[in-house]
Amino acid sequence: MTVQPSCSSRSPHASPTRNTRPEVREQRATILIVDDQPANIHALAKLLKDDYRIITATNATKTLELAQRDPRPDLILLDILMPDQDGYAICRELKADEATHAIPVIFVTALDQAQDEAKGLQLGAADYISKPFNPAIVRARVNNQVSLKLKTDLLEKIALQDGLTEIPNRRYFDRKLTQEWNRQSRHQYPLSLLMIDIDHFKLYNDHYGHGAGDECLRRVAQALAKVPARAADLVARYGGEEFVVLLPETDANGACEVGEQMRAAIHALALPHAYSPVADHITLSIGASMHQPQQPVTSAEALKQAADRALYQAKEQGRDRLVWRDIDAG
Ligand SMILES: Nc1nc2c(ncn2[C@@H]2O[C@H](COP(=O)(O)OP(=O)(O)OP(=O)(O)O)[C@@H](O)[C@H]2O)c(=O)[nH]1
Repeated sequence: MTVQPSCSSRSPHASPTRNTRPEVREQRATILIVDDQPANIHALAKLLKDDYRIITATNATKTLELAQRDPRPDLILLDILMPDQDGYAICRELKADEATHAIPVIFVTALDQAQDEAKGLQLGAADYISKPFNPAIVRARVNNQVSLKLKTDLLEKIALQDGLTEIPNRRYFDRKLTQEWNRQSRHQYPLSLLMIDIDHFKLYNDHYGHGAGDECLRRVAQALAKVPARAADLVARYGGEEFVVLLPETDANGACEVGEQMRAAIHALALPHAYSPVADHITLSIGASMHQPQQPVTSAEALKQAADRALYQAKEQGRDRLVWRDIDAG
């Protein structure tokens, strides 16, 4: 069944931040110092505050909360002997959580036996510093770990961004789709997906040349990426002249509204396509679908397939349009 939900507004979670992207932050690196003794925190903070942004925690709960909150720390200096939950247990939790496992941890502790250090490193800590510490050595070790972390972030950003259009690539999209699928299953909210294809792009390439085709892809990508309003929305290049949009906490009406805004944005760009049988400028076909909490749990793959089938129908029905399709339409 093909239905066309009306385009009314989305549920009210609007955020001023635009379009989730693989990001490397420009400002100073952040270090989270964890110790139950404020005097110890103070000593480390004094040592590092000129070069880094410092945040602090004195217990496990606060540590995990700060580690998961954006902007996430680039390094955690972690005491081991603490009253509620020791540093080893905190490190284990950090390393088990997808959101925090990449944050390097340095244990800074009074425990100075070889087996204590071995245990910390086996848990995934990047380094181990025994107290009393030498300030110059602490600075150097912190600096080494932060440099490594920033380089890793940069490589990750390159690996997850499309080189031509500078928006997230398919690998990043697939990762986010899995994350959002798991999150919506836990929190029971609708998850919508748009598959977008530029109409008659082969004819564009054939007549204007591949360089002009590349420029067209860049301009379309940048215009699409500007449309969604919420931080969790994601516009990615799926491959070739195909784009994909992931809209968490967005129902059918909201998804159609975003899709129509995207079609309107590309119409407004008015990129000439004299050889298109559809219009004298570049147009889009869009397939849309949604999974909602009341539906029997299917799979993220089924959501993608439904949007893809809807896109196929949009092409069949004459292009330059959005077609909605239910996820379980089969
Ligand atoms: N310039 C450029 N062209 C690309 C790129 N990736 C894919 N293409 C071209 O996109 C075109 C896609 O053609 P088709 O899949 O036949 O689709 P279409 O011509 O848009 O036709 P419909 O989708 O049916 O409207 C091919 O000519 C590809 O070479 C790219 O990175 N740069």
